[in-house]
Amino acid sequence: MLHYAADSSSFIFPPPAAIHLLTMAADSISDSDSDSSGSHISATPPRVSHPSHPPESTPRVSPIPTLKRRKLQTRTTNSDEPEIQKIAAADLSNVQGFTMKKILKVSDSGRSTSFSSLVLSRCPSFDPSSDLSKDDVAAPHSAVPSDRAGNRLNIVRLHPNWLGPETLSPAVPPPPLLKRPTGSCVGNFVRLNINGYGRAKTFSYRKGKKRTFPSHRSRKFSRVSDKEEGQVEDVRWSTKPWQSSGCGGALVAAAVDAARAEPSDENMRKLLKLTHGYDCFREGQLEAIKQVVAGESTMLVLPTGSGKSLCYQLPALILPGLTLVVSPLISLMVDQLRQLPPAISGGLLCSNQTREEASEILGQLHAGHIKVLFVSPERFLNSEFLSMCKDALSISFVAIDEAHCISEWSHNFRPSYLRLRASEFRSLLNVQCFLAMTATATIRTLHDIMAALEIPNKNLIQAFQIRENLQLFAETELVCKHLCDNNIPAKVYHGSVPMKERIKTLELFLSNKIRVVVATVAFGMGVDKHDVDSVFAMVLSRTLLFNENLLWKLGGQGGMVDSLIVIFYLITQHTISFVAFYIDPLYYKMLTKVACSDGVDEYAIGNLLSHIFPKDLSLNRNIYSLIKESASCRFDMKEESSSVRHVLYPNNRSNTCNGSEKKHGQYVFDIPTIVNCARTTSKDLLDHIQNLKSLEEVTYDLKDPAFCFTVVRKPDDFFSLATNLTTILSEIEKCKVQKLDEMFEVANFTVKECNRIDGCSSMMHTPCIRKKVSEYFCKDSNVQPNFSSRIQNRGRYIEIDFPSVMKAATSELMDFVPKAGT
Ligand SMILES: Nc1ncnc2c1ncn2[C@@H]1O[C@H](COP(=O)(O)OP(=O)(O)OP(=O)(O)O)[C@@H](O)[C@H]1O
Repeated sequence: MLHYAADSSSFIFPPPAAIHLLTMAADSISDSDSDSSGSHISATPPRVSHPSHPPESTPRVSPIPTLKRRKLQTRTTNSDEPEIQKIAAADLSNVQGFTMKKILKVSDSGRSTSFSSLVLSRCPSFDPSSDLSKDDVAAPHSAVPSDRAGNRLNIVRLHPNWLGPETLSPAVPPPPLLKRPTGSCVGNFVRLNINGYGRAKTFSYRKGKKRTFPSHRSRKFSRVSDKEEGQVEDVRWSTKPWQSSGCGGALVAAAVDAARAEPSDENMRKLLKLTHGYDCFREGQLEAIKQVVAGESTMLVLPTGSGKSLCYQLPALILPGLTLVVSPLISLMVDQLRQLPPAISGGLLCSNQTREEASEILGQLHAGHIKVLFVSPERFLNSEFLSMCKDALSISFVAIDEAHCISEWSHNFRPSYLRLRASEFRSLLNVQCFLAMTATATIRTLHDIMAALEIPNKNLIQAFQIRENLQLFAETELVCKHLCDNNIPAKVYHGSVPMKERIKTLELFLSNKIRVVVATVAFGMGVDKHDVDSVFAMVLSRTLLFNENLLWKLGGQGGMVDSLIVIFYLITQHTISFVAFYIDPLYYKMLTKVACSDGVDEYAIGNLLSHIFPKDLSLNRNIYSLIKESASCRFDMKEESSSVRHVLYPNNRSNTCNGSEKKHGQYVFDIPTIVNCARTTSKDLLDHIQNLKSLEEVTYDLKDPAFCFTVVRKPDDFFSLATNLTTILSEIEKCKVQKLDEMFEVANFTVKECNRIDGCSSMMHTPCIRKKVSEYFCKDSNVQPNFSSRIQNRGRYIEIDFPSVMKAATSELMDFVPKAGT
């Protein structure tokens, strides 16, 4: 029986003899402005009894009394309260406003009674990190709704409040039903929606295409929503089967055999022609392919769009086993999967797949039907996936896309990439060969990547090219409002815009329904639109490497060196017609401060540690959770600075969970609470809910990104632990500040110190900027970057304040973009 105290919004999940589901109206749901766009609905953690008040998030006394306390963190403490519950309760308190609407009794399916026995039969060493991993935040998966030819294959319009299709594959024998892979799509909260719509059924495959048939319940919705602008589309591109085209297939097979027997240039070229239709390799490709085929780990640095994918595609075809491609974003994976040539079968595993979809992929992997598998770095937390790879699959090599994410010195460091280490891969997967690929990396970044993957120096292949376009990003809201006020329809796109709205904006932009998007770097990765003629960059960047990929993808211009010298430019018909550099020392100071504020002091760390390890903590292997957003407020650590993550997951076994949308009539509970009360595992809990879903009793969403953890050992010495962690975090902070300094140095030199002997003039500083950028990239190295000569060097360089930059940029934009109705 499920207890629910309506006034306190808390419940206790019972031993699972019979399960009652509550539907509630969540009156107090508020919109989230976070990436996850998850609502703020939450339920309470396990309580001793039924509390009559909403749970309080009471902080504890720091175990480090001598540390200086921050003003912001001054709180009352209550050391009498059971500490463990407070951890779990910390962020689960905002459920006021629910009203109970009805209680449904779900028929006991037999599975529900087996909850306890399931637990007992499970491995007691349950690792929450493997179960509660986030596969990717990322760019909206609808970012690439069509392939380059404009085909919109295998795209299913879904009801936005609905997860998990009942996928059937009449053309492919159903794979053995495998367990839901741990780590896939597990949120901290599950929201059951008893009134949810049914989900479209996707049937696959007939001649490589999927057809979508709306389920009975969703038919009505689909008809309506088809006309909705910006409807979220779910790209059902989880596999791309090998397409043998008669004797063409036989020719490819023969060419593969030949290249395998003798990996000569000639054989490689023949294979390239047959599989991709190209006559010759581009710079760096052949060398990289031959190295990988020879089993040598390789570091490949080629500019964006130069054909890095080919360097894993051909070896994948030639080598006998499976190739794993690690990619940071789902949209990138989808794009890469789509671009595999017909001769190479591919699949992807990502967090937003359902159990059926993941099972289908796993079945195909077992059957050897997949040659290239795209996965996120978080997938390597998934013990089931790892043991399957090790025991049942032979992996030829692992290709790591956007490998710069490994390095804290890179422009796009991702903690989850830190676990991509040769030693780990060797022991976990029996893999010896790695191909690291990136378009941009400084010497320091390269060093980090090659060290992590144990790539010998001689195996570095680098066709260096710095593009010179310059980019800023803007105070988007302001600019957008200004444009709209002046009759130019525009939308903003930045990290604080809820994901659903971002997806909608992206779709409108990609389908040319809106012409202006005022965006930050959040718009960058994963966007592939080739008919953008004009890009206005209007803000300062924090690093020389700032999002080089963006402008390349938007119209093939390439972007580079936005900076503290701020660059403001206009590209028309692929020609830069206006460039202005501005320098703003005040803004530099501001950015430096922001970078510093990413760090945390020892007191904050101590505060967090005292919550993780309360005095009366018993090592009971319970799962606790800290919702990211509230954790960062509570401990005064910026969410994006990853500090909490570093503390909780010193080995960077980070976990976050997917967000969800605001809906009424739903029942919300947190996974750790139920798991702990029922002494089960989150996997079994989710299996159970899936089961209910398959009985069409519920639909559910996962929401509220959270850090989930179990405490395996108490630290012996809080002081030294806090000190060590602080040191690590301040190193990261130092990197950021140093990058800013480098940036400012270039800016300052350009504007104030350039002696104008290298072709610079009072208003023209491209030569000296090039020189500085080369120096930046080539520190400690003899590599000389090539510069393309696309830029029309017209511009002016003056020292000016940032508001003026914005004003100037905005008025340029206003002149350029036609107003609505004109
Ligand atoms: N040898 C070649 N000859 C002609 N075109 C090629 C060759 N190799 C790759 N291409 C094409 O170049 C385009 C870009 O390739 P790809 O997407 O692999 O680039 P990339 O370096 O991975 O880019 P990114 O950094 O954006 O991921 C693709 O359309 C690909 O088919």
